[in-house]
Amino acid sequence: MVTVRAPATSANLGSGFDVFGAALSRPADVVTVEKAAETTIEVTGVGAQYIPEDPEKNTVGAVVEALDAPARIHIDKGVRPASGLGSSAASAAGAAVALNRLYDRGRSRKELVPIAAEGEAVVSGVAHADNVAPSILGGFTVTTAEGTSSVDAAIPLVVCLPDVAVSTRDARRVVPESASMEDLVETVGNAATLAVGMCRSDPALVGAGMSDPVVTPERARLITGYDDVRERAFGAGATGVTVSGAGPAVIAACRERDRRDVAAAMLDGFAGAGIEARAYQTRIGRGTTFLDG
Ligand SMILES: Nc1ncnc2c1ncn2[C@@H]1O[C@H](COP(=O)(O)OP(=O)(O)OP(=O)(O)O)[C@@H](O)[C@H]1O
Ligand SMILES: N[C@@H](CCO)C(=O)O
Repeated sequence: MVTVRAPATSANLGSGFDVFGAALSRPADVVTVEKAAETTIEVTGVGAQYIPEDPEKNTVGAVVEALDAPARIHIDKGVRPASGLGSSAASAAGAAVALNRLYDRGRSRKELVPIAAEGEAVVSGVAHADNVAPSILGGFTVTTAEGTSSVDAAIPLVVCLPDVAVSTRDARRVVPESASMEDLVETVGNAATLAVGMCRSDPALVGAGMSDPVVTPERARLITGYDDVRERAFGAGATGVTVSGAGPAVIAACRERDRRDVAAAMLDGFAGAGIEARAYQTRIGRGTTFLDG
């Protein structure tokens, strides 16, 4: 039996649509796998009632297929589904790392990224790897068609998750099909600033690079209260605020000393819109870890 802890992640970070990702120190899924003749999946924890246990429909089923590793799988969800916190990816990432060890498949962490991404295709129609990469590797990740680069970064974060669901599939429908040259230049500048900030563990630079003029404004419209949450977070000291993944979670970068105030301000913003929310005071963290030595 193998048990792993697979972290939540935040994709895009504003300027890095479908490219940037970050592992969060909390929350996380716990995935346990045991060899079996046929694959069965049991799901418990946050939002378990919305998650299919049929291997054809659960993200871990595609990982079992890719590694040819049938197993009895238990997923204890700490990451709520349809959150923008890489819920479906955390399970797939955890399953990939755990099954690789259980069956001694010998794949490196980087080789497991495209395998886990197959699970994302099951739920969103696209095998995007920007959530599974940080959940497997940890840190800040840059994923392109050529592979993933990662760097550890010490950046305090707040993610505020409103009590509403937005599916990635729906949120991809509002993404514009094209962008102007002006928007392209602004996005490249922001993305480069953010990447330098990650390499220097500098919350001011990371925050300055977290905005995007193309995708985020469209997605923000799907999140009631977003503008107020953003404004209040900046008022409490956030250095940058954007939609986490496909939403509805909102993510803020900040300095350690401001993290508690930023979390309270974001909760107030959603409360003002009549929406209950939960705030996680978190940071960029490690990738999937083994819990059983
Ligand atoms: N193991 C799993 N964990 C969570 N959701 C799963 C899993 N397997 C299948 N799903 C389905 O995936 C959907 C949630 O995935 P979706 O990509 O929309 O949200 P997310 O992973 O929280 O968001 P994001 O990718 O924006 O961070 C739900 O419909 C859920 O039933
Ligand atoms: N990059 C993907 C991540 C979804 O979690 C998107 O924004 O649609």
